[in-house]
Amino acid sequence: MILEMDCGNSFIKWRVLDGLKVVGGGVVDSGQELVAALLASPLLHITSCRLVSVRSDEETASLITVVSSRFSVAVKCASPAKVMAGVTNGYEHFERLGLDRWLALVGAYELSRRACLVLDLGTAVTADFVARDGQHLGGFICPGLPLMRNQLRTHTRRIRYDTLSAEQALQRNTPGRTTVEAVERGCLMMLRGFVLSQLELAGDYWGEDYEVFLTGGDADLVACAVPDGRLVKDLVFIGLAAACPV
Ligand SMILES: Nc1ncnc2c1ncn2[C@@H]1O[C@H](COP(=O)(O)OP(=O)(O)O)[C@@H](O)[C@H]1O
Ligand SMILES: CC(C)(COP(=O)(O)O)[C@@H](O)C(=O)NCCC(=O)O
Ligand SMILES: [K+]
Repeated sequence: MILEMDCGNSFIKWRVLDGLKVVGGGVVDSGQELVAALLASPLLHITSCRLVSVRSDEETASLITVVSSRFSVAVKCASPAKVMAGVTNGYEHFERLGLDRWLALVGAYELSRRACLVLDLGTAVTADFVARDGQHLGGFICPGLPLMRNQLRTHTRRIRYDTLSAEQALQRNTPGRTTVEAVERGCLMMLRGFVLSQLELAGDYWGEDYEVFLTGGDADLVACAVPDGRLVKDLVFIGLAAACPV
């Protein structure tokens, strides 16, 4: 069984594949928590491992050590590439494009083989444009929902609320009548506005002839703004399989 990990700035997403079948998975804060989750699932027998990380080299190395020593497996790590699986990296310095963005757009192009717009909503929100011939045109980065709300909380005196009321506030999108509603709904509208701007730009490039992919922990929150979008939570893992075949 293959253990796959996507180490973002906030969370580690993981899953276990038995052949093509997903037999386990979850979202954890740390390598220790991942090891604990795996040990608590005796039916999962890890024989190899691959990962992508946007964390520092030190953090990534220590995660690799934790996993490889606990399960005695070699860990393959995705690395930057100029060209992969028919996609050409569009950054001036290809190695500086976030690896999660790179793998998500490689995964999207593999699924569609058409022009695509890839939106990844996590700690940061990213948009990437890939033309029909596989040329990556570049993209955009802005703060994601957790960063937006934390900036308001830490740089104002009177915006304070708890996580539970934040979740409840997002159940409707009428103008907020409490601070938590006003902030949560306001930040969500910023995200949806960002998404709509990306759709407009994609339309300018490609008319209707493109596909939109949504991924990342907060993708569900903007899915209603993209009726024809494909919500593919494991997009990075699809690219990871191309980057690190076993
Ligand atoms: N099961 C979950 N655990 C943690 N966060 C989640 C979960 N489901 C959705 N989220 C949302 O996902 C966001 C983080 O997205 P993610 O793509 O994991 O970020 P990153 O890749 O930057 O670590 C959080 O803001 C949170 O709102
Ligand atoms: C843009 C990101 C911070 C997104 O990270 P995430 O929200 O997935 O944790 C990450 O892809 C990154 O560090 N990129 C390097 C800078 C760049 O892509 O230009
Ligand atoms: K992201």
